[in-house]
Amino acid sequence: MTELRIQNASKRYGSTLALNEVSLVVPSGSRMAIVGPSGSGKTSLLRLIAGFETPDSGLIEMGSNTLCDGGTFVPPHRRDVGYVAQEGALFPHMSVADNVGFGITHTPGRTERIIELLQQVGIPADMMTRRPHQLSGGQQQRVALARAMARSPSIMLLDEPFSALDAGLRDAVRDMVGAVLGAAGITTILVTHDQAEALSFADYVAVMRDGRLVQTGSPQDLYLHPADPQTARFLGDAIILRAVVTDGIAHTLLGPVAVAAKSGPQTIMLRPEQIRIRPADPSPSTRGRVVSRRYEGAAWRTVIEHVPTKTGRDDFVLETASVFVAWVPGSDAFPPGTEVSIDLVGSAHVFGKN
Ligand SMILES: Nc1ncnc2c1ncn2[C@@H]1O[C@H](COP(=O)(O)OP(=O)(O)OP(=O)(O)O)[C@@H](O)[C@H]1O
Repeated sequence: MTELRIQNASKRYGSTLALNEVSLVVPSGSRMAIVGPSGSGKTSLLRLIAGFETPDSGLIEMGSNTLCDGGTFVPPHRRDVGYVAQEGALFPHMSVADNVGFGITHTPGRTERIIELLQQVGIPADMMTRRPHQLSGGQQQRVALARAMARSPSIMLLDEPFSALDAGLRDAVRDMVGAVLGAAGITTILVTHDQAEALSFADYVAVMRDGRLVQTGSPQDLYLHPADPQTARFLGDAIILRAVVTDGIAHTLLGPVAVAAKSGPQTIMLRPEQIRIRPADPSPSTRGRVVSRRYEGAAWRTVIEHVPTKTGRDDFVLETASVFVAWVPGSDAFPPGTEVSIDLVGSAHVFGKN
């Protein structure tokens, strides 16, 4: 069990400031996902932790050891860190057993250790003599994990290891990797582009943008209480609205919704699952029209356009919020063109200080 601490780490490549004063604590035995748009600095951060790069400034500590500061630099092979890259990067000319055994010294019990590691990741012993090209993509990634675990690292770094796998396999391999690392108590950092993967895999999520860490928290906290609209959109569909708050109720283009905020003008966020639609009825209600929908099994991802009414207020419109997404149960039929009445459920998130 090992905690990782990064303090004010910066890294510049020529004119690009890839990491700008990044500070992060990954608690011992936890799983942290680092997400952010392309070029935001995720891989640079992972490479600093692995020791493949040196920070220009800042401090990295693992448990009671300093990995780097102004004067100290522990090289990668002394860091007690495992690394699994996007495509596994197995040695193509070596068998599965030799790949996994690469970092294990030739002592009695070595073969048993290789078999045990392969068993942990669900690879049967009769695949030991195969070469990587004789394995499926998912099997290759599992062997790569077994190889990274061979030296019993305290920290595992996963650099988009599931991104080359197709959707079904991806979920299964991710769950298996999470279970294996969790059972071994290994502190894990996963870099991913995929917000759904980050939210489902991790105990903590860190969001990066332009080399900075913009927010860290539990998946639920980040999804429901993002720091700013950009982070909100990055983590899923978000409906961002202007509101006027009175007595704990935000009045918005889409109707009233509860908020925990002081009275006055605010910017609020709803998630699509907070929108309920029903066939338009004659009573006064917020109205919309279905623009398009996509079937996703349990639910339709439904795009709705707000339909202004005489009593409505246009000044609540913020950016594209008059067109928004709702999740509609798969059994309900609201084809494009349907006029609907809209209700908001739960409470909205308020950006900024209240
Ligand atoms: N070795 C390098 N030389 C020059 N620039 C680099 C180098 N490595 C990274 N960069 C730059 O640093 C910035 C951050 O890159 P990094 O790979 O860390 O981002 P990322 O968030 O992992 O992106 P992606 O999701 O596309 O992999 C980018 O602008 C990138 O072009």
